[in-house]
Amino acid sequence: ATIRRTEPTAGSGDSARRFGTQRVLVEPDAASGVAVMKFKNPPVNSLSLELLTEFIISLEKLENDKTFRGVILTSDCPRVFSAGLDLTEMCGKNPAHYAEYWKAVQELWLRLYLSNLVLIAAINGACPAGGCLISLTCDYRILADNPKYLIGLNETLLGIVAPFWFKDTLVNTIGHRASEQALQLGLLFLPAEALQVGLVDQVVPEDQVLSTALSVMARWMAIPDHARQLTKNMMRKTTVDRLVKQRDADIQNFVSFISRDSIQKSLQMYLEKLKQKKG
Ligand SMILES: CC/C=C\CC/C=C/CC(=O)SCCNC(=O)CCNC(=O)[C@H](O)C(C)(C)COP(=O)(O)OP(=O)(O)OC[C@H]1O[C@@H](n2cnc3c(N)ncnc32)[C@H](O)[C@@H]1OP(=O)(O)O
Repeated sequence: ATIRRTEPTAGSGDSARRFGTQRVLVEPDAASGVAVMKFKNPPVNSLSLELLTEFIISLEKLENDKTFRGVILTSDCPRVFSAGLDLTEMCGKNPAHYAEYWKAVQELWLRLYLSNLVLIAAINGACPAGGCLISLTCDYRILADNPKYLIGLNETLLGIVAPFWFKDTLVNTIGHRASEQALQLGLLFLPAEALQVGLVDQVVPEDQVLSTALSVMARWMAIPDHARQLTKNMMRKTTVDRLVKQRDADIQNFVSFISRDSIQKSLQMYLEKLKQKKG
C-alpha cells in the first residue's frame, strides 16, 4: 500500500505539530508525552489494508520515540469509531490477498495488545467487530453515551466466526460466560449495557470523551513505566503467545474459511444489506 504522510501543521512547538499519514492523524503533545491518534478512513473507518498498514507505521513511530508514553485512539469520522474489518478486502479477492490482509490484521493486534504505551480508546462512534477488537486491546475504554454507538463482536450475524484470539481478547475483558453469550448471539451492546458487562470502563457524554481520556491517561502515566509494562506483559503474554505459535496456521485457516462459496455469499449479502439500508 502507498503511504502518504500528512504535512505538519504550522505551529510554534512540538505540541502543535501533527504528523501521521493520510488515514491516521497523529496529534502529539510532547510536553505531556501523550499523542492522540485519529482514524480517518471515511465514511466508516473500515480497516482496509491501507488503514491497517498506516496504523502499524504510526504506532511503531510512537513506540520508538521515547517522548511518548501514552496514546489515545479515536475517530476523525463522525458517528463511527470503526466499522471493523473492511468487508471488501474479504470478498471477491484471491487467496494471496486474503493471506496478506489477515497477516496485517494479526500484526496490528499483536502490536497493540502488548504495546509498551498506555493505550486508551476514546470511542466516539459505532464500534462493531474489528472496531471493538481494537478497543479491547487498549488498557482503558471510554464510550460516548449515544444509543446509536453500539459495540461488540457481532461476527456471527455476518455468518462468520470470531477467530480464537478475538475470543481470547474478549474473555480476558468480560469473562467466559458473558463472552460465550456475546459471541454466539453476535451481541452489539448499548453504552449502558457495555458498561454493565465490563466491555467499556466508562460511559460519558459525547463532548467529554476526549477530555475524560486525557484525565484517565494522567492517572495511568503516574505509574512507573517499567512496573506497569511488566505487569501488562504478565497479564497478556500467554494470550499473545497462542497466536504467535500458530500464526501461519491461523492465516491458512482464515484463507480457506473466507474462500468458501457459502461464506463469500454471506458476506456479499451482508454488504448488499448495508447498501440497501440507505435506499
Ligand atoms: C476464521 C476467521 C474468519 C473470519 C473472521 C473475520 C472477522 C471479521 C471481523 C470484522 O470486523 S467483519 C466487519 C463487521 N462489521 C460490521 O458488521 C459493521 C457493518 N457496518 C455497519 O454496521 C454500519 O456501516 C455502521 C454502524 C458502522 C455505520 O452506519 P452508517 O453511518 O449508517 O453507515 P452505512 O451503513 O450507510 O455505511 C456507509 C458505507 O460504508 C460501507 N461499509 C460499512 N461497513 C463496512 C465494512 N465493515 N467494510 C466495508 N464497507 C463497509 C457501507 O456498505 C456503505 O457503503 P456505500 O457504498 O453504500 O456508501
